[in-house]
Amino acid sequence: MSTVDADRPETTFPKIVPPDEQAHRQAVARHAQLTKPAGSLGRLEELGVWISACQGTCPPRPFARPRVVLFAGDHGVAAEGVSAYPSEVTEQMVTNFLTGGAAVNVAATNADATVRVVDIAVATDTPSLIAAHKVRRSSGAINREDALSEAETTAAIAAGRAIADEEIDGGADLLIAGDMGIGNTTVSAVLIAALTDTEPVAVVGRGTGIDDAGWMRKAAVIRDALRRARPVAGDPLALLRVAGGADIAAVSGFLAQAAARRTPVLLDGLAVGAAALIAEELAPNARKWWLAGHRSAEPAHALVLDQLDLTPLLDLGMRLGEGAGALAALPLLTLSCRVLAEMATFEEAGVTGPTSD
Ligand SMILES: Cc1cc2ncn([C@H]3O[C@H](COP(=O)(O)O)[C@@H](O)[C@H]3O)c2cc1C
Ligand SMILES: O=C(O)c1cccnc1
Repeated sequence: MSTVDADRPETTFPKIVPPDEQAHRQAVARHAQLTKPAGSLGRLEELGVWISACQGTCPPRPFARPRVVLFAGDHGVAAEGVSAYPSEVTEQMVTNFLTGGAAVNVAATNADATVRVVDIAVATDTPSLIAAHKVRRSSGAINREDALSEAETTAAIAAGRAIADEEIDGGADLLIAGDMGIGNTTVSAVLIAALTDTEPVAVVGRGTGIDDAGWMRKAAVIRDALRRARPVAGDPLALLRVAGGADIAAVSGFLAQAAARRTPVLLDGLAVGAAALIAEELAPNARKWWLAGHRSAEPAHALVLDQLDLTPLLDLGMRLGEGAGALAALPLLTLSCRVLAEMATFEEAGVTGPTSD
């Protein structure tokens, strides 16, 4: 059954079809024929099976165009002293992304991925080339006002969907969303607490590295924003409007649309995790198309992974955002595909298989 709502087509997703069962079975069977003790490549075997199922073919094809989209947006809460850095860093980092000097650029080069930057809600003007999907300048300070209007919420989700479509139509066969926005760990924590019914103190993290006084301020802002968010926690669109942000709304549209378009996604850290919880509400079972690249050091991220029933590939104590955690995991995903595609079978190599079955 489709969940099409004629009143809100931009935020209504088709029923998500899970990755292909037959390709999944073929990949499991192929693993048993490859020259290694059964199951000896552990989780790498599961990864290759998942990519086979996503592509509907075994062995899987090497990724032709792994693509990172960086969603940049500012947040009114940044003015409340909840981050160790000022808002202007968002715009400055956008420039850094464009000139290739950020961690995400290095991690993308390392993983043979390319990067696109989009300004969804940066507080200042950015080059028109990256501002085509801009929704507004900064989202509202969610401890005391709505982040967005209803129309902006819809526009942000539609922007994320359109960006996913543009990328998939342009040949992207593995998508990663990254975030850049000072203050966004505060907003993400509020959304995650609202959607997992968690107490404020359990979701307050250090973000960019706030000190104890900053932690207290951040905890108070999260508490106040959660008071505003809880009454609408059952309605993902209202939650984004009241206590989210345009960038996170756009990422949720992007993640849900990737699933609708049968394109696998490597998830990153906290902000993408918050968006993923929303996307799973908008498009149930979208999570079948997502793999958790890593577990962030932010406490609220574990709640996301638990709720989505995703096991992270890496746990390196990373707490950056930008899609960097997902990109750190991408070479493992590539390896898992190559194992299925390039290893010899027992028969091909003339190696004796297991003695019993
Ligand atoms: C130089 C710099 C580069 C970053 N790249 C990602 N973030 C990350 O930190 C911010 C969220 O943390 P908080 O909620 O504490 O502000 C976001 O911009 C996120 O993408 C960065 C932060 C800084 C300072
Ligand atoms: O875990 C993350 O994604 C994160 C943590 C701190 C700052 N920005 C992002």
